Amino acid sequence: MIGLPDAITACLFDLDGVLTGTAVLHREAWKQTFDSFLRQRDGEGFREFTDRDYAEYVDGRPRADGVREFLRSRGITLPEGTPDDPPDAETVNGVGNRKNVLLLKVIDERGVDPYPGSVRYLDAARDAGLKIAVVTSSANGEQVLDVADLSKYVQARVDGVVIRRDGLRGKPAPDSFLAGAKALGVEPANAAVFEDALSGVQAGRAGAFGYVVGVNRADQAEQLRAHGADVVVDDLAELLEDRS
Ligand SMILES: O=P(O)(O)OC[C@H]1O[C@@H](O)[C@H](O)[C@@H](O)[C@@H]1O
Repeated sequence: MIGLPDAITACLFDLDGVLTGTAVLHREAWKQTFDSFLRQRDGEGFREFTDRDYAEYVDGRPRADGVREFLRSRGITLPEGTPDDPPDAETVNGVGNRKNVLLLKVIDERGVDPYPGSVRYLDAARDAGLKIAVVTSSANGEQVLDVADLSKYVQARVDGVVIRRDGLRGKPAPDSFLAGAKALGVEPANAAVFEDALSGVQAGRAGAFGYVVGVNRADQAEQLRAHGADVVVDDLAELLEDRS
């Protein structure tokens, strides 16, 4: 009925790209940030930040991890700085906060749309008595859930603020999903992870969760499987289809 193995009693949903269309907004804000950083550093001949860079180094990871991983891929090291660095600081956190200014602006301008299929799935999961948590690396998780009117479904939230506060390792480490399962009082074997990011399905596999659903929003079904998805869907509503 809900497309999950019988042992599953809880759902751990990633947010951006799984429940809401905000993954695209993150990707755009990162591209603008990194392209202007690289242009300033290397001049007009700079090598652009690509969708592949986003998928491989940034998507799904906490803000500062994304900056550090991408810059490392280009052989660039910046001082770490601190999370409250101003957006113009030439530090890992400064670059991340530059992106956050752009992200908040675009969220404000365009709003946040939940995927209709995901809302249907949340309704079905709640009706089936499953416990529900949102596990997102985004420090804007609470705001995005509120704006999208999804907070009412969520019994526990592990977001970028909690990850930093509790010193959890970011995805692809399983820590944030393990914290989500713990907050719901379930064993990982009884929880399903829903993820659109390669780092996220990897975290699901690393935590030995009962089921990992890859949500294919960026034409990367094969990579999602290779990184740990047990099943890949284009939309969560596909899981509700009668397969008998
Ligand atoms: O910068 P934020 O809002 O804390 O988000 C951190 C990360 O959160 C993830 O959900 C996104 O997939 C990433 O693109 C983003 O970088």
